[in-house]
Amino acid sequence: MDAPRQAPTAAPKKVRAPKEPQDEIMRHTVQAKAPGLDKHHPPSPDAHTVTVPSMLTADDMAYGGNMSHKKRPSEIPILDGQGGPSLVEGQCLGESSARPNSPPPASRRQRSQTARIVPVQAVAECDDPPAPPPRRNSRGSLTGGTTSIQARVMAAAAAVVPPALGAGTMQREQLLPAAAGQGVAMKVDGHRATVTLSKNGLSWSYESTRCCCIPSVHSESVPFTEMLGAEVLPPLAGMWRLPGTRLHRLVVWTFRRMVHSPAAWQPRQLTLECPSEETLQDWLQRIHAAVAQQHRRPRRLLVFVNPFGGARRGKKIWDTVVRPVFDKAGIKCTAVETQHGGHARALLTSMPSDELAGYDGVVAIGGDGLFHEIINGLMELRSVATGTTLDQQQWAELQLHLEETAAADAAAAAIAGGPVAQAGQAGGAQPPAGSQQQASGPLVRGSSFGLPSGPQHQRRRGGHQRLGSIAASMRVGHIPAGSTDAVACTLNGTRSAFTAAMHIALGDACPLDVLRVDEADGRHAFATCMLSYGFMGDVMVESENYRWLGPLRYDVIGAKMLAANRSYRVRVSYLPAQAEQLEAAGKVCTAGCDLCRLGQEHVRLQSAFREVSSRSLATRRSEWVHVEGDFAGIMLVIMPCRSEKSQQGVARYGHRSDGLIHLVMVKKCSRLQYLRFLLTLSHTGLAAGEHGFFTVVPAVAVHVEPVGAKQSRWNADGELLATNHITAEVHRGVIEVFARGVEV
Ligand SMILES: Nc1ncnc2c1ncn2[C@@H]1O[C@H](COP(=O)(O)OP(=O)(O)OP(=O)(O)O)[C@@H](O)[C@H]1O
Repeated sequence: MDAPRQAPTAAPKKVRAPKEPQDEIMRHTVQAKAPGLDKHHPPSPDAHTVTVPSMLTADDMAYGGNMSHKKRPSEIPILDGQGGPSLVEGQCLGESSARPNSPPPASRRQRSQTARIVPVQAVAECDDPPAPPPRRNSRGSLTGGTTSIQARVMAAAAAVVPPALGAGTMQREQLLPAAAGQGVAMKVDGHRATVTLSKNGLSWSYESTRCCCIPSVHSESVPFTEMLGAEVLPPLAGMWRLPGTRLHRLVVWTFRRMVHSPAAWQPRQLTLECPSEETLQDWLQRIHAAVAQQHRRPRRLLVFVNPFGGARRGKKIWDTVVRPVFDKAGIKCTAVETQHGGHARALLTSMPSDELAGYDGVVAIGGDGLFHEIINGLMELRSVATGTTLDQQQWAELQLHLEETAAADAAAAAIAGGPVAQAGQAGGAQPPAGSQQQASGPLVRGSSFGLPSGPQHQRRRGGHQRLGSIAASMRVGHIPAGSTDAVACTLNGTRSAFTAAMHIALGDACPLDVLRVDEADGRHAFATCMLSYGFMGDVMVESENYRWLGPLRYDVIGAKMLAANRSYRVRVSYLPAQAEQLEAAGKVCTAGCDLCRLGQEHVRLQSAFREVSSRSLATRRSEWVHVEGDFAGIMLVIMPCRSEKSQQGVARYGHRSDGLIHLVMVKKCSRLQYLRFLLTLSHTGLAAGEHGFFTVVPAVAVHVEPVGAKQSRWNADGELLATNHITAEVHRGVIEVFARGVEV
């Protein structure tokens, strides 16, 4: 088959420099001189400072905000006007009207982290053979057009020293043209380049010249794992493009990492231009096939949108950011606009098992409250099936046991002449003398608390087994559209809705710890961020009356509560973490965190949810530590809880899945001391240990009983609990979320 007459770009003799801002080239050249010294890839995770950029900007408008969906409000899969909880099928990929827009102009700051520069010296030494004419392979693709730039690239690629990028490094390495073989001359985002489609993805190299004298070769790559999808577009028409000289276009939907905040991704519409439509169609098929092989990507999602969360941008974020991303990834969605608090939870728990089984995951577009609702709905289904909550009898036994051991501890301390564990000795991670003896008391020996074997649970279990295991296999995603968005900040390191949507569409998965809270009145709740009593509870109670202030309400009411300087008398009992659980103490949780990967073992195992309980409450009943006193605040922190207000996290060394509760006890103190505590929490985060008037203890279970008439309220992930007398126990990695941790 003859090569088409118009294929002049296949073997350019002279490569024109891409039009880039000069300072951009300078920056990258400097970067190339010191490979591995990129400050965004520090060698040790201990040195990491995880910051949460405030990002909910125009960049969040995925792939251009003027998507055609905006013009079709009738298709937005939101509730019907009747107010009933109808589920409406979302319109998804394949809609003929979903045409891509022209690529947004790359801003000066937007550079992919995969871009590499090879100093000119490495390039200049290679031989530059005369370029043979391009020819076609059996599939009709243009090949063999070894250009001068390609020869340079081949030699130069070997000289590239890759930075330590973690798990993705090898994959990107294999994408370099030198490793992948022959490339095809194309235009990539308007730059002439040699492009290769290897088994791992796309890679390309192009030459640029700075000030007419310092040429350098750039290499970039996009692995299939980072592609949403692709589409071939007809050539751009126009009187300056004569028929036959027009270039066909292949658009690849992906993202780029920002150099200064790699966790916050930006939409990227990669455009490859080439005169041969066959080549592009062939590549399109190969990209589709490779993307389809990513088996962890979701195919159907149930999406809840809270229209009143945060600045009331939930619906807009769904329309302009999330839906375009899901469309490009070919994900079918059922979107529900919540009508009232508790709506999402009620829908989940009342859904027939066959319907729930049709989804690969549930997504919350809202604040932490909506995410909390979804977790509670799923965990309720699981706990009913397994009976992993304390029933009334078990609660009574635990209560009796704790009262007896606390009294014995106090008596033993009095005999030994030591101080009784009161507020002020709150930090002792070691059980006080005497607690071991109490372990063998007859009442304790017969106790069954923590063992989910009650007849009530047995009865319930039969009918709910299937629902429980479906709920256990459900992944949960959070698209930030609330006031605090600590979940998204902790999981993704950013409040960018686009980034969160990409993590979901790419099928990222990591385990998350869940705190099970049993209340004295027989209710149960689940939390993933933080449970707080005292100051934070009071702020929550008050700020609900000031919702009209938006996110500002927390600051205003926080100042009011600081001035009030309240304290509450409580009895805290806790099971301290065991030595082997503290191995990773002092390590910041980031993407690829080893400790959290261990938590992965528990994910999807419905039995894991049950086992944890019996392991800690029932088998370690001799190890409870008791503290009683006046406290300004008690906090049970489960994950790092990063947010714009606490960029290092409330628990600096907390993890997504370490199986620990970071129990924070702040004694009654002066306003100034409490302000100091809040500043520590906000600036550096809290670390385990005694800190004068406050203590942080790693624990696995905590029991708190208010003593006295004056009481605060428990705030569980921003929602108020009905009762103040609680037992909380952490379940390691029992929920899987659409995330990979904070990329640094
Ligand atoms: N349509 C609705 N009307 C009123 N309340 C709702 C509605 N949908 C959900 N809710 C409830 O609103 C509460 C707060 O929602 P959400 O957490 O999404 O926003 P936020 O409180 O502003 O953000 P954050 O929790 O991050 O501070 C949740 O308890 C949720 O159950």
